[in-house]
Amino acid sequence: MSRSRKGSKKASRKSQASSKPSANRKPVALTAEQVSSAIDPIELPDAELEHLAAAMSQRHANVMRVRRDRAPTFRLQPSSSGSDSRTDVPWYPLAVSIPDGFHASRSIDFAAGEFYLQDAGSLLALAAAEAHTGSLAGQLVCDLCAAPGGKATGLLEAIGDDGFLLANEPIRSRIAPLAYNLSRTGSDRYAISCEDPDALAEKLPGVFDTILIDAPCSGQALLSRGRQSKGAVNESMVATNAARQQRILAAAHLLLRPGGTIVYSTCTFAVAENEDQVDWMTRELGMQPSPVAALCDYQSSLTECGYRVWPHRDGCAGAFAARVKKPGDVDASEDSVEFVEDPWLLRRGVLQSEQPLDPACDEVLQSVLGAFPENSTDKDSGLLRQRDWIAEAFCKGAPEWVKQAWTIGPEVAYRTGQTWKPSHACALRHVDDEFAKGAGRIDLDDAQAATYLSGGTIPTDRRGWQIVQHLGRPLGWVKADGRIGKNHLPTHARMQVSPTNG
Ligand SMILES: C[S@@+](CC[C@H](N)C(=O)[O-])C[C@H]1O[C@@H](n2cnc3c(N)ncnc32)[C@H](O)[C@@H]1O
Repeated sequence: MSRSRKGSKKASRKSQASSKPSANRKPVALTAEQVSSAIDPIELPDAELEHLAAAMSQRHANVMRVRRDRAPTFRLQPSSSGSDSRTDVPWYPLAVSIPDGFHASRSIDFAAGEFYLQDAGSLLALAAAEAHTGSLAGQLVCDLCAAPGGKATGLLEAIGDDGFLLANEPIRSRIAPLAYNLSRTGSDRYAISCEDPDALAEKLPGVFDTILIDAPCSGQALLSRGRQSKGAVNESMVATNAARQQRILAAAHLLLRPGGTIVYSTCTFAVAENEDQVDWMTRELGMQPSPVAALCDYQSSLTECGYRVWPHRDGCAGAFAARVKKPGDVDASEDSVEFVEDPWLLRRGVLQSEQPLDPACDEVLQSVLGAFPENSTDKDSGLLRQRDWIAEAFCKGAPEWVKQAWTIGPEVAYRTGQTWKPSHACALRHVDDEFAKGAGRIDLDDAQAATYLSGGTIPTDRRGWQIVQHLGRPLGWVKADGRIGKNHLPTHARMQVSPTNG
């Protein structure tokens, strides 16, 4: 097995763990005075400051952000879980709270990608981007600080079948969980880059319609999860973060096309990292405030286009989000985007390294993706690539610029030893006219799905690579020999389904 694959497993395991409340970390408590100076110059009555200080050291349960394409029919399986799928996060209608007694992260629904688990505060940024309304459909979107992908997955769902997401994360060790989480959406309309924002802006100036900057910050809202120390409220920590945020925002401004939108968010309370950054964008970058009418109940007293949710008022860890626009006409530059139109470019082809596709890889791809046309010749400009024994393939209509900024794409196959196997991400990918046509599909009932998710085999008289699915939702691969299907679920995706869930 290649080194990169080992690395990705380790990192992906971490990402699963981080989506659950961190039970072994102790919350860090602040006094009302410390809180007051952290949020200065925002003034709150003394009694409210006490409440805020207490709520900042209290753990808030995650909520389930329901996958957008499934939201209209979302109902937890099995039906005994008791959820009526109501909206529980006032600022984000696609989220529901976890019903009592339901072990969300140990459910078949979770494995099937039905929802993403996150703090309700994280959803403020998606609300500011209006990711739940359909207004991002078809857009070119960049998530500039994307790992581990809590918001990027929401953006990917929001751009639909015609948009494209570049999820950028400069810290390489954080890329694997990001890739895993993006693949869980079933969409292939993304690429991942690993660039410093300045370097990315040099490669892709003026490209994006919308950019999310969920900035690295002092993380004061993470105190309750024990994921930040008291140092989070130190002035020097806040100042260092504010300076870095400004550099990222300046790069984002260059990446944005005229008329495009920046959504800026943090999980901290310090004004220097929040409202002051909005002020700086309007003064120094010429950005215009772009208020979000639906968030008026959460408007910051210091800026017309910035919003806050608070631990003591809103039952979450707390967050800030703001929306600004670049002056200009968004339609004016639309024609400058070139798209890859030939879907076969995405199935065949080579590779930045100019090496031909390994025939063994080709064979697996043909067996799981379907037959290729005999006369497919366009290998040189293809967007299918072998990288460190991993093959990736982009969707039809990926923008041409992807070739300049692409570090990781949607994975379709990988090699262990001398054998090529289809990737987990490839099983989860939406089925379209061309994709995953060659693979058979086996329907599993609840008990079989639980066995499969824990690593067990599946009885079947089929042969070859098969995608197993539960209620039509793909869970992963088995390789069948006419008697059983051997489990090919990656270790990091395995789980013991909780018996109390049904
Ligand atoms: C708050 S986290 C993003 C969380 C993510 N948006 C989500 O919802 O899961 C900030 C991310 O920014 C990354 N980062 C650190 N320095 C950065 C820089 N100079 N430019 C862009 N991103 C940076 C961090 O590695 C981290 O993954």
